[in-house]
Amino acid sequence: MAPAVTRRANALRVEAPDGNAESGRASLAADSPAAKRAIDAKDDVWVAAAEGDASGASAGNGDRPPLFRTMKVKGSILHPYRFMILVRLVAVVAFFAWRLKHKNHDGMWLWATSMVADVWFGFSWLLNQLPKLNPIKRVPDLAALADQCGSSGDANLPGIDIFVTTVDPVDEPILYTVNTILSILATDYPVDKYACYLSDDGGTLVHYEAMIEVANFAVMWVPFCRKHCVEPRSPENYFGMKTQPYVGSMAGEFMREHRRVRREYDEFKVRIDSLSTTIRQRSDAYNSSNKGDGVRATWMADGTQWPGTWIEQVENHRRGQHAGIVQVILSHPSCKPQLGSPASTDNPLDFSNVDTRLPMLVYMSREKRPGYNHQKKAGAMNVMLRVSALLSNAPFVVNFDCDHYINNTQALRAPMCFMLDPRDGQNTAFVQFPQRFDDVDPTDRYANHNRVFFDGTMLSLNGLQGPSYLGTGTMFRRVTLYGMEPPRYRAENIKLVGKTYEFGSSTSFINSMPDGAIQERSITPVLVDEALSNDLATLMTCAYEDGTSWGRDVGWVYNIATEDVVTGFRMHRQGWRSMYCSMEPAAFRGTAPINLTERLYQVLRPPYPPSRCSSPTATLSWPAAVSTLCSVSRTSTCRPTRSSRCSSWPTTSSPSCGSSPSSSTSRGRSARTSCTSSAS
Ligand SMILES: O=c1ccn([C@@H]2O[C@H](COP(=O)(O)OP(=O)(O)O[C@H]3O[C@H](CO)[C@@H](O)[C@H](O)[C@H]3O)[C@@H](O)[C@H]2O)c(=O)[nH]1
Ligand SMILES: [Mn+2]
Repeated sequence: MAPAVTRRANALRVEAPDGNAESGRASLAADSPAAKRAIDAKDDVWVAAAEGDASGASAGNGDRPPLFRTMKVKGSILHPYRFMILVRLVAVVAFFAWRLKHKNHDGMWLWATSMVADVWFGFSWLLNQLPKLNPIKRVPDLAALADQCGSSGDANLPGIDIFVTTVDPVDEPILYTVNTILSILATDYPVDKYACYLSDDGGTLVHYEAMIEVANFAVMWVPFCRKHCVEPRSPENYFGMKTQPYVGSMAGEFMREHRRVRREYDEFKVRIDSLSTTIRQRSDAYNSSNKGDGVRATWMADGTQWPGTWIEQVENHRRGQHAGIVQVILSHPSCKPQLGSPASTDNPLDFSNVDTRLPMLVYMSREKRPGYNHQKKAGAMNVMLRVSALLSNAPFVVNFDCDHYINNTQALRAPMCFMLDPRDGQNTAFVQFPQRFDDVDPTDRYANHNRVFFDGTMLSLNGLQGPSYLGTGTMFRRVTLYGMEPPRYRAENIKLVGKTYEFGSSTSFINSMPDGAIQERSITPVLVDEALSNDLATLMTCAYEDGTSWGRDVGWVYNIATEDVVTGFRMHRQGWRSMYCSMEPAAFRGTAPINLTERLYQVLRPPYPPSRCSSPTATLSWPAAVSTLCSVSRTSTCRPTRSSRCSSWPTTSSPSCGSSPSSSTSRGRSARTSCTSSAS
């Protein structure tokens, strides 16, 4: 696996975003007049819309300033476009009239069939045009958000739970996942105001031990990023940039510290690369010393058997059949800054003026049992929603896939401009970012950039009720995921009595719901004792959702290939609105499929991976399918496959990470709770 990981690491390197990282970085501040001018000059399409454009300005909040600016397309561009729509509409209607007048009496059934097809195309064309009559762009005002937080600085920002999903350390290379997590741990948001959860649907020890390595490396990486304003904070992408312009204020120390951190990162990568070998060797040693009573178990560094999937899979320890696991790898930090230590002879890094606290980090893997439909990502997200409710219960939830990382450190602040806006904030269910990708070939032959969709259709929908939920790079208001409707989302209005049939039998979870609705509430640390471990175990069982509304009216929607779009539709149907948030540099970036097989696999979505399904019945995922199919028809060559979906289960072996991250951080204890849940 090691060479494979290194190969993928090379694929992960990117150039500085948009060629000019420095100007991008300047615009990042978004509050500097120069940055605004730069954006406006580039944007000769958009002009400021009249104030009060966002409907629903609520009385009583009028004294708070708006937190975003609304832009509309310049009249000189929009009016001719609207006129063109009208001309086409007239042409379409005239065409139908002509068709009706000129029936083909020799082949009526043919005529009728083609008529039905034409009507359908005409109707879908019309549906597509209507939102385009008034595209709207909303620009978050980070300076206004900072002002609103007042003298207390960031203290008034609400809590966020960040959910990352992964399944397989080979199909979804573990190096992407660790970089994603590092970019989250180092992002610019108050460290005691957010928590990061990794859901591992494979239940592998490699992922868990990789998270321990991440926590260890973050002790150096996070303060380094904070001190030198490093951007982006995914180390692979940062060190992979051709130029790394310095924007911090300590250029003198930077070169020395940069060299050291880079060396540590290279060593970190080697450890990640060799995790599977290390785990295998350790397990072989334990097994041959007969510690496992003849069972060929997979062993953790502390000499206990891993409750998840084993290298040599056996009953109760195989993919699709194992206990639920929750491990709090970094516990919630204190609310006071903790400065690091000054440079010394063995430590050239001077963190004496830098806050070294790290946010909460949780590894989890839900219970899997044969006979249950685990509902892929949607199922994993719903379990994370419940587990996080007992551990941090932040009023906002951010979701992205393990191959997307935070590219702009303001990415968590920007959606708050929409969520906390005095005009329509309280009715906003989610804020969607466009998906941007690294590694796309210059001709974009597989339509990965999907510009028409991300920079056209979504901005058009933004002028109506809001964009669709696109599965990654999204911030939610937690209560909307509980199926609450906008008028009664306030804590005091949530009626919980007799809700067991909707939310399941856990009273701890149901009792957590009113708190999860209070956006002023910050995260409070919890003690993971036996009672809490039992509660968590219950929430992760396969049987928990039986007979409840999960997957239908509560949480992510089940039994559909594009659970994301449908979950967003459900919220819109309830009356919530959504907002589209596009920023420069891109808030999140992901890794795009770079060959035809992977791209088709993504957009056609067979219900089973190709390795397990000989004749997949494809389910079309809109809208990428159409643009890809148009685009791939121009394709003649493919680059080599980056990830093999047909690869066998990774051979795991043993890690050298005996030391818990807490031993190297000053802030203490790593609470480790293994919740071994029983089968239904
Ligand atoms: O059993 C599963 C299967 C998938 N995933 C995770 O779900 C995410 C998306 O799955 P993937 O197979 O990579 O789908 P993509 O086509 O790459 O994802 C796009 O399309 C999905 C469905 O529309 C959305 O959910 C995603 O967010 C969006 O990026 C990944 O992080 C996976 O690790 C799980 O957690 N458990
Ligand atoms: Mn993916």
